[in-house]
Parts: sequence; C-alpha cells; structure tokens
Amino acid sequence: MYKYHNLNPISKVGLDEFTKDYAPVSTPETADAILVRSAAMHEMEFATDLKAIARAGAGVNNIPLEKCAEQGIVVFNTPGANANGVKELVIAGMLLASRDIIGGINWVQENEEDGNIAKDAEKAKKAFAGQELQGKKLGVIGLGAIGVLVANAATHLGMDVYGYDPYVSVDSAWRLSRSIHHTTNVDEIYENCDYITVHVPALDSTKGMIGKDALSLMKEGVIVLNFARDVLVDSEAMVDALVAGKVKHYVTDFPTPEIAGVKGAIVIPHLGASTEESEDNCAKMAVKEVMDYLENGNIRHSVNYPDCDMGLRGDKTRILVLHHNVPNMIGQISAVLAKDNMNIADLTNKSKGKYAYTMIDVDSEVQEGVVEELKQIGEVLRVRVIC
Ligand SMILES: NC(=O)C1=CN([C@@H]2O[C@H](COP(=O)(O)OP(=O)(O)OC[C@H]3O[C@@H](n4cnc5c(N)ncnc54)[C@H](O)[C@@H]3O)[C@@H](O)[C@H]2O)C=CC1
Ligand SMILES: O=C(O)C(=O)COP(=O)(O)O
Repeated sequence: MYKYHNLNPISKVGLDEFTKDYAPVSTPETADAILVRSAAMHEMEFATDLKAIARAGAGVNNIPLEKCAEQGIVVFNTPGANANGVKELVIAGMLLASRDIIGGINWVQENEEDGNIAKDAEKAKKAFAGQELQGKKLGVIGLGAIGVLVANAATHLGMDVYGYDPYVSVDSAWRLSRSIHHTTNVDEIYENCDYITVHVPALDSTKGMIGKDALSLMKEGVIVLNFARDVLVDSEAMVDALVAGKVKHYVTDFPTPEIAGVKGAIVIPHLGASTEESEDNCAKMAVKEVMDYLENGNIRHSVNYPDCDMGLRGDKTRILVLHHNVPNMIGQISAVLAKDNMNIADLTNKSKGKYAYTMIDVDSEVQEGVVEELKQIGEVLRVRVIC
C-alpha cells in the first residue's frame, strides 16, 4: 500500500484517480508522496520514506528543488494543466484595467437604495468610461503554456501582440499564432506596448525583472499585468510608478503589503488557477505522475530530475538509481549487478543538470546485499527496487 499526504486541499476528481493501492495519511512523515499546491515547503524536513512531491500546478518556487534532488526525492509539476484558467483571468485583468468596471460596480452598490438609480446611473457613468483593447499593443513576456494562450487570445480581441521568450520551446513556438510579432529584445516591449503581461517562472534570473529600469522605458500610462509571481516585480519601483502615473494600472494576482491598497493597483488574491477545471486537471495530472513513478519508476514532468520512461514494469524487477550526473555511473552500477550474475534486460539513463537517473530491468530477484552495494557507490542518492 502506498501512502500520500495532501499538503493543500487537492481536487477530489484528481484524488479519485488513485487506485485501491493508495491511502491518504494525515501527516507527511510516513508518506511515499506529497501532493501540494502553493504551501511553502522550504523549511520542511523530509522523511526517508518520501519519494515524490507533486505540485498540482506550474510554479515550483515553494519547493526546495535541490534539497529534494539531493535526498532522491523527485519533484513533479503539471505543465499547462491550469494555463487556461490563468489565461481567462489575465483577459479579465486587461478588461478591468481598461474599463472602470470595479468603480462602476462599486457605484451601483453604494447607490442601491436610490429609487432613481436607473436615471442617476446614466449621469454617473461618464466617471467610469474607459478604453478598448482592440488596436492596442500587448507585450507578452514568457511564451510558455500561459503566455501562448494569452498571446493568441489577445489577437482574437484585435490586439497587436508582441512576444518575447529567449528560451521558447519548440512546442510553444508551434502553438503561437503567426500573427504575433516575435521580438528578441525585451526593451522593444517595454518601449512600445500599451499592455505588458509577464508569464515567466520565479527564478534568480527573473526576480525583479520589472524594476526601475524596465519601468523607466515604458510608455506613460502603461498597464502592467503580473499573474506569474510577486517577486518578478520590484514593489517599491512599481508603487513609485503608480503614484507618478507612469503605470496607470498594475494588475496582479499576488497581494503584498506594499501593493495592496495603492491607487491604480488591481490586486486579486491568487485566483489564476482557482477554477474547477484547472484544479481538476492539475490534480489528475499530479496523481498520474505520482502513480507512474511509484509503480513503474517512470518520471514525467519532473522539475529536478530528467524525464525517463521505460513503460509498464510488467513481470520484471526494476531497479531505480537516482544519482549525480557524473562519469562512470552506469559502469559502476552494472559492475555491481554483473558481480551478482544478474542479467540486465533493459536499461535507460537520462540526465538533467546535476542529476541523473538510471532505470534497469532485470530478469531475477534483487538481493538486499546488491541494493546496499549500489547505495555505497559514491554519488548515488537513492536506490529503489520495484518487484
Ligand atoms: N496566478 C496563478 O494562479 C498561476 C501562476 N503561474 C505562474 O506562471 C508562470 C508561468 O507558467 P506557465 O506558462 O505554465 O509556465 P511555462 O514553463 O510553460 O512557461 C514559462 C516560460 O517562461 C520562459 N522564460 C523563462 N525565463 C524567461 C525570461 N527571462 N524571459 C522571458 N521568458 C522566460 C520559458 O522559456 C517558458 O517558455 C509559472 O512559473 C507560475 O509562477 C502559473 C500557473 C497559475
Ligand atoms: O500553478 C501555479 O503556479 C499557481 O500559481 C497556482 O497556484 P495554486 O495551485 O492556485 O495555489
């Protein structure tokens, strides 16, 4: 029986994918796998039983990826599974920043007792007029699962869309509408666009990317949208730009004490992926990833180990070795197996950055002594045998 622990509430539709071989546990200490959304895991200590963490979502900045890799814990995410939910809220964010929908609705609520409200609304409405999206320039920074959907949708609203992503994947490039202008210089977006939306992960290289310098290049009255992570935008610089009117609206999905309440900021409490569909999609994908890893050792959509797939285990014994990506690992691993006269039926080795993964199917049982010898190989981080 495998055990899993939910660190955040996870959609039941996803959890229903677990077979009868899986049981939830109320604390993470005995879990084989943890399912998580945005809960902060950086301060957590991980028990030795823990083999996998699945982020039901995209951003993994709440998880200590390297610490997990060093402990042989594979971290998964669910790329694209909540992208449509975010895309729709970004479009809503653009509309909220373009028309004073919030001001108008507030006016109606404040005047709900007014028996003459229909007539008074016609007089009041000029205070809430706005602009249209059609014909405006939109810059999309980061053309991954979300950025591509936002860019394509915006073209259907009649926007003139510019995309920037120096690491764009082939898949994303294929999905991108041909009418989107590809730019290789992000400054072009800052200088020319009326709306700028950021869809990059929070990395050391992206933190603070929308700071004083970027803001100074932008057009007067620009609208900036951030549905990716708070740290991408330098709060102090953004508050100054809002106060000065340089940025007309900053629409963000990430409330912080610095930004909440600042005039011109439209702040949403991290609702991008909070739709039934996104929650179900993410949970289903996360559960499937966990089951395939625990039962077959296959890794798909990991963010700290290479993807590696040998299909269903069948009647073979499968040895899984998580190790550093250094020379002579396969030689040392197969030498241990050869010493014990074990026949390798199939072997796959993949690497990703500092880490690598070797999957081996053997025809015979694996003795405990062999597992111990494999663990003794320097640079091996974890050995698991499924039989
Ligand atoms: N508000 C919400 O509820 C949600 C927020 N997110 C956030 O949005 C981010 C993006 O999500 P996805 O599109 O699903 O991820 P993704 O991994 O599909 O796309 C990210 C893209 O950013 C690009 N990129 C990386 N560094 C860049 C840079 N310096 N400049 C330009 N492009 C760069 C990558 O090449 C990739 O194409 C996530 O990392 C997460 O932080 C994701 C889902 C929900
Ligand atoms: O998937 C992401 O990166 C998100 O930001 C969504 O977060 P959530 O699962 O709604 O806590």
